[in-house]
Amino acid sequence: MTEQQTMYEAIGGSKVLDELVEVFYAKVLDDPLLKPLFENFTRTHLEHVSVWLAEVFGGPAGFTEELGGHLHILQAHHGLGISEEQRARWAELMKESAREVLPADERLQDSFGRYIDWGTAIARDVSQPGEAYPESAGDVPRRHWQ
Ligand code: HEM
Repeated sequence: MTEQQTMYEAIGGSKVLDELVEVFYAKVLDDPLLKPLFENFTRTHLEHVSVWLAEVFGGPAGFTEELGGHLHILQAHHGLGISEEQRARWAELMKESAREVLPADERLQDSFGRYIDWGTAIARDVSQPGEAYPESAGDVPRRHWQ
């Protein structure tokens, strides 16, 4: 694993991310704390999370080009009322899934985990009652080994 390589490449690309979200959502839908949030869950949602992660980690820009970009993901979480406990559980299950599915490279796992901590806090914040509906956003954030 080199500095030049994107995290997307180090992860093994979209097929590995598809597998990651499969493993992750099986855990989410089996979790009493998270299940109520995902009442209207669809498989489309699952595919979108994989496309999002691919773009964030330096792969194809599918979320920007086809799925509404950064603004859409903010809007998707608006009004969900995600509690800190639910955020932390989501992050814990995602990191657990990463340990099961992604390469067992410490630096990759750490960088991935830091993104998850950061991203879940944004999802929680935008979901709070009283938050204005997002009307604009910057580009999809790109993460590179941090
Ligand atoms: C890094 C953090 C996160 C990422 C990358 C992420 C990604 C996504 C994506 C891509 C969508 C689908 C948007 C669409 O195309 O419609 C979505 C929807 C959703 N997210 Fe997140 N999310 C994150 C954090 C969270 C957290 C912490 C929670 C709750 C604990 C959460 C709950 C939901 C729910 C309930 C939906 C709607 C699902 C449905 O009914 O289909 N997300 N998220």
